[in-house]
Amino acid sequence: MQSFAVFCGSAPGSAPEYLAAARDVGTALAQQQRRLVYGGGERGLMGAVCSATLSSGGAALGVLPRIMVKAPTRGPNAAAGTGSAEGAGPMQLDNGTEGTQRLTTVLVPDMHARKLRMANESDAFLVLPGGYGSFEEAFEMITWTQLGIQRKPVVFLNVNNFYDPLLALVERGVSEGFITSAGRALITLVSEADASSAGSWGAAAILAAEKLGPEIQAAGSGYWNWSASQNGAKQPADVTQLASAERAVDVKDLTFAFTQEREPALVDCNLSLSRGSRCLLIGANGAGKSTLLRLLAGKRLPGRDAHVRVYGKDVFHDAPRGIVYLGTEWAMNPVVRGDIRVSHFLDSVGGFRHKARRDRLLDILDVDISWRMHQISDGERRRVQLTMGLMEEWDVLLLDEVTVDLDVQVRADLLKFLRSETEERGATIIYATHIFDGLSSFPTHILHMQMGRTTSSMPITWPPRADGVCQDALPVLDESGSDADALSEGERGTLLPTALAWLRADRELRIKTERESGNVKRGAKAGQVDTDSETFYKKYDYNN
Ligand SMILES: Nc1ncnc2c1ncn2[C@@H]1O[C@H](COP(=O)(O)OP(=O)(O)OP(=O)(O)O)[C@@H](O)[C@H]1O
Repeated sequence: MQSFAVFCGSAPGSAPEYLAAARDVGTALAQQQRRLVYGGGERGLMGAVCSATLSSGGAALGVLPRIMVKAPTRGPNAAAGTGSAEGAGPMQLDNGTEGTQRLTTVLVPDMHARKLRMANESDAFLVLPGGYGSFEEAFEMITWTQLGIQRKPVVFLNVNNFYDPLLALVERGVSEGFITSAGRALITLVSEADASSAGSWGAAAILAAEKLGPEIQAAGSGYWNWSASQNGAKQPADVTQLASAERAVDVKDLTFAFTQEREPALVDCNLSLSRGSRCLLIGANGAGKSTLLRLLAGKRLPGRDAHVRVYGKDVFHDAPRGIVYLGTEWAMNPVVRGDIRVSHFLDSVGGFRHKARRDRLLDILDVDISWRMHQISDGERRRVQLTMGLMEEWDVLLLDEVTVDLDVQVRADLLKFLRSETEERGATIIYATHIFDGLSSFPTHILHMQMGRTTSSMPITWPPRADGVCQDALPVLDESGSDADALSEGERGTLLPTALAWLRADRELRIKTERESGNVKRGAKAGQVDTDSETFYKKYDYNN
């Protein structure tokens, strides 16, 4: 288990043991190189867990409803929030200091989005003492596991025997026939005795979660299959949505060939993203990025068994709404280059229905609605395309190199807008590009595509996690300073050197593979390749 959500009070509690246990948990997570996922606040037990994780060198993800954010006075997120004593302040949102570089705080629209995000980002839930909010979060997670929406353990830390009454209530539920024994087995309590034998509350809780987790997995998939209707019976729409919302994008072992004669353009590709992710696809020309995006957009049809889901829905047979694909080919369409006013174009995609967003995008993309499409530059045409494409609220945005011809200011403003869409609405972005300038702080994940394959089963969290988890697929660090495909210490966590190292390794691999198969396809092929004119003149040039 790599990631642990901690639910706890935003008050410190009346006894010192509560704060001490919270620090214990934060420290143990860092020491055992597990990531903390928490409610994002800086007060009470919540703040104590996070501070302990960060000061012990660990990494944390805070998930905070926007309304709870106390407007920071400095740093890149100054004025990000509306202000509340409950939520995060400058410490959480200011990425300028050493510890906070290992803390990512995401802002979500509401409490439901917070719970969903915390659940999606975690393998298990640890519950410290707290109030109604902590009880509610813990019980919702237990309910989701009981119903089969997820299969993850919940561990209560019985500090000062705080949870004795709750355990008694659960046992009462069992004895009165409201909770099954299988349901009772979904939770566990760690006691003071467990804490002292494991060395700390945190160590005991991690141990308990790792013992209970596999048992819950082995016990089966819960009451219902939430992502598919069973025996033709339809699930209630809201419930299906909840379960499928766990993964915004889910591609498993996808193989795709354009024609039977050609080698597949995609082989065993995997991509799994939760709501609110911003994932960059990185790979050489021809690596398969556009093909993957087009399949996700439902523009190409793979084999029947292909698993390509957006919000749990098969993109080919049960097309979900809310997917927007923006690719370079749009600008090639003769209609788009004809004598048409931009205002007509915007009206044709319902600009009048989305006035607020339309006006915001017109400002960001600096578009003049009286432009005529045949009299504007490529970059200006691209801005019109983006204004049109982004106008209606989307859930998943697939961008294929459409920002290349934007000037740097418009590109920077657009990236800021896209980022806010993911943070405020939980929208998800997959973005294939070769231009990494100014992009380092944009993605939450990066995925390397190499000769039609994804090189890791999950996208890599970006910036790379300080604890090294999930980083196997990153280019290696070069200790000697001599390896061209490796990264120097200073380049770790920077996008361009990472991409460059990957692309160099890709080219080497391709050349090696071609050589081994005796079929070198690209490059000059010295001594082997004559052009048509060379062949002609060799034959007829009597000076030779
Ligand atoms: N319409 C097509 N018919 C046949 N093969 C195709 C077609 N489109 C792409 N391919 C092949 O599929 C492979 C992947 O192409 P794709 O366009 O997905 O690459 P990419 O990673 O997006 O590249 P780039 O960075 O150049 O945009 C390439 O080998 C390409 O030759």
